[in-house]
Amino acid sequence: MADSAQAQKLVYLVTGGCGFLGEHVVRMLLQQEPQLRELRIFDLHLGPWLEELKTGPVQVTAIQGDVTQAHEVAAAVAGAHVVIHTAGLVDVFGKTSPETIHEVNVQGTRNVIEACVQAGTRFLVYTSSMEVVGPNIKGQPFYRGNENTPYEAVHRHPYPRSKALAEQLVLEANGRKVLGGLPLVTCALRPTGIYGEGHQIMRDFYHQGLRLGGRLFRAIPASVEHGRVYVGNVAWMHVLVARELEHRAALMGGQVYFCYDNSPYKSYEDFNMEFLGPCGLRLVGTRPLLPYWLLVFLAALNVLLQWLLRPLLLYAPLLNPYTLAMANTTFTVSTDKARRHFGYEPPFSWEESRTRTIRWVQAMEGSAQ
Ligand SMILES: NC(=O)c1ccc[n+]([C@@H]2O[C@H](COP(=O)([O-])OP(=O)(O)OC[C@H]3O[C@@H](n4cnc5c(N)ncnc54)[C@H](O)[C@@H]3O)[C@@H](O)[C@H]2O)c1
Ligand SMILES: C[C@@H](CO)CCC[C@@H](C)[C@H]1CC[C@H]2[C@@H]3[C@H](O)C=C4C[C@@H](O)CC[C@]4(C)[C@H]3CC[C@]12C
Repeated sequence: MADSAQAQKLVYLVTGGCGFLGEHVVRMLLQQEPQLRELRIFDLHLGPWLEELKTGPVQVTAIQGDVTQAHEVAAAVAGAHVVIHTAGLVDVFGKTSPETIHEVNVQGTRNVIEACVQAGTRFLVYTSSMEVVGPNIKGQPFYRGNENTPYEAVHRHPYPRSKALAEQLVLEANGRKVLGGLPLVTCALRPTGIYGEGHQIMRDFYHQGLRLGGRLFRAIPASVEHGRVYVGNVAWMHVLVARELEHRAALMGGQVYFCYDNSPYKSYEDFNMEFLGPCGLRLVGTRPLLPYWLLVFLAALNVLLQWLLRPLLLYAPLLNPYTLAMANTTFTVSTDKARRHFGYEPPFSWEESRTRTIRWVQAMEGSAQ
């Protein structure tokens, strides 16, 4: 942390601050960053919950804006000391065009970097993704790997491709001279599948289970591990990195860190049942109920239906070839790089993360309880 003379002096900008992760980062900053003077929250869609934050000691400035618009980004960044760039288009279901995903995730990130350079903002934390690494299209397992584990990263899908390109831009920008002549310090955080309060896909599975009479049907073998990390821990890692970048620039600048905690290694479906089970849902089958070839067929059929129906409606089911490959390929991380480099320890234990997530599911309208 900077010395006490700097207390309450810093201006932070969080892009995508009204998203699932962004909201947790915003709330964590307000709770845990004593140097904060102003917190700017930049998002395409501002949430009504922002109003309640405006009564505290930190100035909270909500900015409705689009990262693809360079001038809007530049105006938001001007005068900020730190930028946490979480804004992104997360779409693996074919809801948006590849061009739009690229525009938001890659050009949007380029705009953020250029705005930092022009404004003299020195610290940039980027929310990357595990998908920058994999799973790859060959379905090769990444078993408890770390930041140095060799893995053939091949991206065909627009979302991981855009995240990989954006991450590369951020890392390459490390060391660029910003206005005033000092170097930009950047770093990329790679969460695995984030879960916790506000997780839309968990919500979707819950409602699907309710519609199916309290049951979900196993589609993925229990032996396939999928990495998951609690949103509060991911948010804390962002806050800590933002704070430590100044003091450990030589060590942390241009680095990537997986976001990790003590969440157990499980299959995607078994992991979800940790929360959905206590909320009254049941996962039917100890083994997948449908043969894999049939899932592949159904996933391909969904792509065809999406294409055929596109002129009439948006058909974007959870199952498609990409999501099937994601769920069906082991991808888990085991690393302590964040602890070694900047003293990260997950503030939320697995028990607490689980309890908080269960409470959130239970509070949802139409609970099975
Ligand atoms: N959810 C996960 O499991 C996960 C895992 C790894 C990485 N990530 C990354 O974390 C970040 C946040 O993801 P999330 O799950 O909170 O998604 P989210 O969709 O809930 O949040 C993204 C936010 O970005 C905003 N946004 C989108 N387009 C924008 C634009 N053009 N201009 C300004 N704001 C825009 C959205 O309005 C939203 O509030 C993303 O960069 C994503 O790639 C997410
Ligand atoms: C075959 C289905 C039977 O139940 C299960 C489909 C599950 C998929 C919808 C999800 C499996 C893995 C998820 C992704 C993963 O957790 C990591 C991600 C990285 C992040 O950057 C964005 C979200 C996501 C792509 C996430 C999306 C949903 C899955 C593909």
